[in-house]
Amino acid sequence: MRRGLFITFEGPEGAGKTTVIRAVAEHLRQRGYNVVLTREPGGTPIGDQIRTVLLSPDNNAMHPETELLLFSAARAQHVRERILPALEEGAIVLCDRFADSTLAYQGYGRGLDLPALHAITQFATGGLTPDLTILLDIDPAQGLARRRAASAQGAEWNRIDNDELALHQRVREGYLRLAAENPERWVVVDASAPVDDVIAQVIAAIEEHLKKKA
Ligand SMILES: Nc1ncnc2c1ncn2[C@@H]1O[C@H](COP(=O)(O)OP(=O)(O)OP(=O)(O)O)[C@@H](O)[C@H]1O
Ligand SMILES: Cc1cn([C@H]2C[C@H](O)[C@@H](COP(=O)(O)O)O2)c(=O)[nH]c1=O
Repeated sequence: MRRGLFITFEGPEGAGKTTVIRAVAEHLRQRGYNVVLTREPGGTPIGDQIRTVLLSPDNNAMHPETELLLFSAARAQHVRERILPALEEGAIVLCDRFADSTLAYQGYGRGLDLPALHAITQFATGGLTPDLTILLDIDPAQGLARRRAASAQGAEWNRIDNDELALHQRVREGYLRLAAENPERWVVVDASAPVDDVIAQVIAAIEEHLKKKA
């Protein structure tokens, strides 16, 4: 029986997901919630190993189909080992990327067949769908500029950051389409705003959701 709340954060590179999730986790913990913070690809020891293979800039010979299956394998492990047990304990699970990243990047970005992606994703997640998804929307050029500046200070710069700007633009358009198709689940926030404003908007959206659920 699932009792917790599953909130996912999506967006193009450098939108600020990591920054915002940390602030949201702190806010919710201060309100007394049990919060589990996790990410994809990753979130488990096996997922972290798959993440290294997926994102190493040395692996630029990787085919889109291989990429899809590796993201999905990491997700299958993540759902069963980490997310479902936390939800069963009643936690609020905050996840930095989930299955919508596959639709946006491997689907809209790389052009893989969307019905096939839905079927593979359904298999990997066992049908788990987020209760709420926050899209931090940003022009990819601006997001990548943030990432470049952060990587000059030691942050990761990965294989997909290296992809052409046109791919990142298709990813952004894909996200906006997914959000428009399912407005009950998605909240779109302008991530080009100052970071404190972005955090305040995201917290307001989550508080609104919690109020509706109460
Ligand atoms: N609203 C903002 N305004 C300006 N800079 C920001 C804002 N949000 C985040 N940043 C900065 O942009 C960089 C990328 O932020 P962050 O790592 O949180 O993004 P991300 O969405 O997790 O990125 P990715 O998914 O590509 O790893 C960081 O240096 C962060 O401090
Ligand atoms: C889950 C997932 C992720 N991706 C891509 C998106 C990013 O380029 C990287 C993850 O890096 P981050 O700094 O942790 O955001 O992986 C993807 O293409 N497909 C997916 O399903």
